[in-house]
Amino acid sequence: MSLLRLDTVQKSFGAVTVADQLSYDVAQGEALGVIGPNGAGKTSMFNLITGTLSPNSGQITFDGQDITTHSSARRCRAGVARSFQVPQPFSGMTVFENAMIAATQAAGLHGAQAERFCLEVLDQTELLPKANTLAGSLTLLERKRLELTRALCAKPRLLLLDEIAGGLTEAECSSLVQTIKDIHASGVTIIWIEHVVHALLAVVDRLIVIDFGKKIAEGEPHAIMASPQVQEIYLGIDVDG
Ligand SMILES: Nc1ncnc2c1ncn2[C@@H]1O[C@H](COP(=O)(O)OP(=O)(O)OP(=O)(O)O)[C@@H](O)[C@H]1O
Repeated sequence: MSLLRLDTVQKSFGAVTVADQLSYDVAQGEALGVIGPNGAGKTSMFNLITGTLSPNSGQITFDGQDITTHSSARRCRAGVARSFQVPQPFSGMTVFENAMIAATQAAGLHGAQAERFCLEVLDQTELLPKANTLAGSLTLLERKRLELTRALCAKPRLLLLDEIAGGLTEAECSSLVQTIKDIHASGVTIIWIEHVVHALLAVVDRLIVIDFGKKIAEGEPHAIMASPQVQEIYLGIDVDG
């Protein structure tokens, strides 16, 4: 069953088209990877799904409901959560306080129930030992883990990850990939935009490629990466050269 459907979604900023008749489905429980060159419109696609951007035309359906005109808050309450490419924690608050804001404001939990839930999520994201640390003093990996924590504290059914593996060492990247695999195994549907392709391929079931807002390829991840079209457009390799 399809959890999310984009149907001929179109969005332009003046002459720049960030979504060009974009259509695809994400099945319940699937992990979908998204790749494409810088500026292809990948983050804009997340903004369209979360509702911080409105499409010029087309339709977005979540769990069978047309959410195209729903507010971001309403989509969040329905179960759509995201991490940001540049982590955006409340730096002057602790890790636990950051988690509590998501659990209370996005998931609608209160008091002891919210606290218990945050501790469970922090355990899952391996940030429990840092619960009382100020978010502003975390390492890059910990800040990425806090992005995951805040998104998970919203109790998402659909988790959107925006380049969460960028800038990490190999060892850090592997440990984050394991956490994302565990989140996926717990039943959360994932769409993951990522330039660190080997991290992506360790998790996703299917890959789509976006260029100039258009879906140019879709399918089994290794087959997509090996296709001449993707090598040429995404990796800049001249297949005739
Ligand atoms: N609010 C906006 N107003 C005008 N132009 C915008 C706006 N948001 C994005 N753009 C432009 O749309 C294009 C696509 O941007 P977007 O961030 O979606 O790409 P991306 O594929 O996520 O890129 P990257 O891989 O570098 O993160 C870029 O040229 C960007 O400058």
